[in-house]
Amino acid sequence: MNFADMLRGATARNHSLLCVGLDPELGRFPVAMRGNTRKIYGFCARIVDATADFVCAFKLQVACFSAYGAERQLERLIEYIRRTVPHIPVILDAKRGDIGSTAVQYAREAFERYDADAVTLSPFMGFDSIAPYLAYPDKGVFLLCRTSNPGGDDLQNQRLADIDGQPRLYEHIAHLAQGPWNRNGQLGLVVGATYPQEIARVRNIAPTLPLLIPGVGAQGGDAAAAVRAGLRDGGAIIVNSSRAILYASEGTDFAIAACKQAGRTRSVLDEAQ
Ligand SMILES: O=c1ccn([C@@H]2O[C@H](COP(=O)(O)O)[C@@H](O)[C@H]2O)c(=O)[nH]1
Repeated sequence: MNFADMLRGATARNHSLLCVGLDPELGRFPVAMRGNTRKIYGFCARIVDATADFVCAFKLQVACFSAYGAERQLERLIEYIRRTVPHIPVILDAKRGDIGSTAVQYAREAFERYDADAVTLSPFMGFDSIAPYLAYPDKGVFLLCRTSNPGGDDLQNQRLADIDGQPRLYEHIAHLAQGPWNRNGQLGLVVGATYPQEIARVRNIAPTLPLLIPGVGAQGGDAAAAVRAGLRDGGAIIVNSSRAILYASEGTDFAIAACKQAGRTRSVLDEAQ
């Protein structure tokens, strides 16, 4: 089954637009696990168990594993998701971007080593840096477009003077992803919940692409506004929340607290539809 079909199935089955982000930070772990690198897998697996009925996807942040030398735990966690909730798609948040020959290796890492269903990429180096990922026809590829951080303005909001209509860079990325770059229909876009007006602009340019929307919860983005701006018939959205769910409690009740927070967030997203 391809990524788009998997996402559609999980969204319908769990009545959910919510993606729980698995961003392990040792210093924020429950007190009994805090600072223990070997607990990364166990902590994340508990979160998966607690939230799987509330999500349309899980997003795993590569740096939060590799920074601790925990790539093997990342592999095991994806295997665990596959085994226990095989209908939930796995998005590897890697934000890769490199020349084609190196991108071949990054694509192999994402889709063969980790067996992710989709990956995030920076489009900065152009189409040939994206193409190797499109050689995996069942996989999804999300291009950074209008990111949730304030510094996203520095480049993404610049106007492109030599293109008709002088679009902003993020608008041009949306245009490329909806059209000429989307050769096999695998592309989606990352747009931050912190900028709902820009989500609406991206949606107008890219009516059918899935939008991965981080920035609710810890970053303060307006979840309901993001849904209103981004959700269309035939244009899916995946709204990510990581820290607000993972670290809802630092006690032994962390999984219960994560479950409650995921349920509340799903409801907010649901009511905005
Ligand atoms: O524009 C972007 C792109 C990616 N992210 C990632 O999403 C999560 C957000 O975590 P929270 O704890 O919910 O703030 C994290 O993995 C980021 O790397 C983003 O925030 N913004």
